Amino acid sequence: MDVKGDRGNLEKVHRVVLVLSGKGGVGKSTITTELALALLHAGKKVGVLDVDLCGPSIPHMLGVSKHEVHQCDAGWVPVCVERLSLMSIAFLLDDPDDAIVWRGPKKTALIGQFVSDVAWGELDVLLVDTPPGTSDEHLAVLENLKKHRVDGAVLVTTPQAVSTGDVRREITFCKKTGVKILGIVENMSGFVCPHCTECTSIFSKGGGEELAKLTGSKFLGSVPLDPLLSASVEEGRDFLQAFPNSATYNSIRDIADTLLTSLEH
Ligand SMILES: Nc1ncnc2c1ncn2[C@@H]1O[C@H](COP(=O)(O)OP(=O)(O)OP(=O)(O)O)[C@@H](O)[C@H]1O
Repeated sequence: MDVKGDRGNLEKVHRVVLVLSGKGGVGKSTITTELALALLHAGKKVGVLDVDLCGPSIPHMLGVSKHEVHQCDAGWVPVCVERLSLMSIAFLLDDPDDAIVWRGPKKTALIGQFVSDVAWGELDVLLVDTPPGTSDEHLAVLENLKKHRVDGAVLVTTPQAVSTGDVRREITFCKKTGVKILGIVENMSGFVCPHCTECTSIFSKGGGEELAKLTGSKFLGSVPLDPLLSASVEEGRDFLQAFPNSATYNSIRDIADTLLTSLEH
């Protein structure tokens, strides 16, 4: 008997969403983490698959970097953070700070295993955090996920033109590979003063929204550069639980709500 069913371990995963960014450091993993927590607080069953093999930062951001994963008959058992399930390459390394110096085929094989061999159980949404850019890893993720289903991608950019130019390439990648673009998130959009909580546009603003208009994609919303958010992810604390009255909290919750609505249609 095939205990995993036709769609394997993703049989009971209702929605699969990729999180992409054109370049590194724009806050893709931070946005993935906060979206996952926002969906969790909205009562959803959420999983996160961290396939950013060279920079797996989500276990640290969720405060579980010292955890180990175990095997069961159906595959790897993801690490649970509250009710959130997480699988990351970081859990398989002896030293999470070790650099992964692997050639493409080895990375591709591991991604294949990641996609098919994690015992997720029932999930409303699985967020897949990918490496920056468009690489062999992305194609491997898609090839493996497409045996199941990909509901779409969320693209993360900073407001500056150089980042949005990179996201334009991600958009082309999605179009060529047939992945629906669920929307664009503009991260680090203005700076929240830790003293007076006023938000100032220290760099340009609105690049993500502009890009969404230009490319006919949905704009999911913007998240400011907030020192309290970076401190929370650095310390592995749930920002949404710690600062529920902040403007940053509201912006993340609104993005999560808009994403859920997009996924329902
Ligand atoms: N909105 C924000 N406010 C404050 N700090 C942020 C915000 N977004 C991201 N950061 C900080 O920026 C740094 C980079 O974020 P993150 O690791 O999420 O980027 P990334 O795009 O996933 O990078 P890479 O793909 O290269 O791993 C982190 O230190 C994170 O705390």
